[in-house]
Amino acid sequence: DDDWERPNRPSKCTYKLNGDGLAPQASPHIHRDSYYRTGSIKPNILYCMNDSPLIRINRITKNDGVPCEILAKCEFFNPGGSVKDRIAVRMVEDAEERGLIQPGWVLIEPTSGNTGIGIAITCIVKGYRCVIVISEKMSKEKVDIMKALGAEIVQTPTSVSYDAPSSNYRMASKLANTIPKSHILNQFRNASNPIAHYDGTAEEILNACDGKLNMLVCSAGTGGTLSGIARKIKERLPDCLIVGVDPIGSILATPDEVNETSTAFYEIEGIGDDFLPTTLDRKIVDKWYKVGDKESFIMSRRLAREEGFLCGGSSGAAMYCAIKAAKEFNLTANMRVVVLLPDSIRNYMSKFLSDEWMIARAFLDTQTKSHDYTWFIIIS
Ligand SMILES: N[C@@H](CCSC[C@H](N)C(=O)O)C(=O)O
Repeated sequence: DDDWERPNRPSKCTYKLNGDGLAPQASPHIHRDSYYRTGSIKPNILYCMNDSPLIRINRITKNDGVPCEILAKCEFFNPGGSVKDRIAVRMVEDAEERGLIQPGWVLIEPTSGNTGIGIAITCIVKGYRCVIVISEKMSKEKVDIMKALGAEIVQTPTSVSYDAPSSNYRMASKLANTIPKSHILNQFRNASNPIAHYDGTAEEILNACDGKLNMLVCSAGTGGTLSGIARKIKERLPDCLIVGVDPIGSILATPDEVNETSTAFYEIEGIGDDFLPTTLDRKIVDKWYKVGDKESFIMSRRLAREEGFLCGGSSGAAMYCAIKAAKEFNLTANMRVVVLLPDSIRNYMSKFLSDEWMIARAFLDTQTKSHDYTWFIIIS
């Protein structure tokens, strides 16, 4: 953990992290009003990294017999295709304000891709060089997008623990210690990550819901999205249930016993981990659900087929758990759930969108290939 603290460059961060969670103080610059103004000409692409739509789920709730309203916070509408755009711009601007970086410097980040895409876009607009350290597990689509954005890519092996010398976290540290004028934003420890959601995403949800919200369902990777949104919601609506989503194979959920198959390989990208990031406040979650690859990818495909949503595997995981939680907590017709859908299907064209990829992993059988429906229409 301490590997992140570079003695020659002490942090000027004024936000304090509480070991297992965020300290209560909010950002000193809570509202960048111009970022949140709608209907205006945007000075650059960074001003579009917010204000995602909240869209009602219609067919999946009906088909699965869920009486309550489920609203999806559709983060795949962000310019980089994910919720991570929000933290990318916030971490960079907070670091600039603290005098930690200035244009021309090199920003290095260990990432499963989406934060990297957001940082690469931010680097273009602001004039930084971008070096991304990413595990080979992650999709070629994400790597190609970051290359298109001018990022330099360092790939690390898939099956190594976070503290192994060849992990992307350690590799990022090594690079930072050799590249002059470089800085790791470090989404896993950076308070600007959850605070971006405390100030932004949570406000958007609460404004749209006008005080009516019974349950929030959100997956965790760094935990910044879940912790930042949940903290603001609990302050305003203390009775709102917070549901966390963690893949089978990860260790983020509580109680620890639910992580019995910890550190097994899972295919879902961008959520879960084999260590507890400082940006995750596990205690703010009322109930965690563990979720597997197959049900997540099948639900992602259903989101496309039944709702017209083109989103990624972690969105399927969150939606699957939202349906499960709505049933288990007996949410009735007058109740409301918000589920956060983190990223776009664009990242996974060669993965769960491909029937061959799904069949090879036994996530799909040949009887239920996605194109069968088309053939059925042609034949009949
Ligand atoms: N280890 C996880 C990802 C951790 S969260 C990182 C974040 N989503 C990003 O975009 O960098 C995994 O296995 O995907």
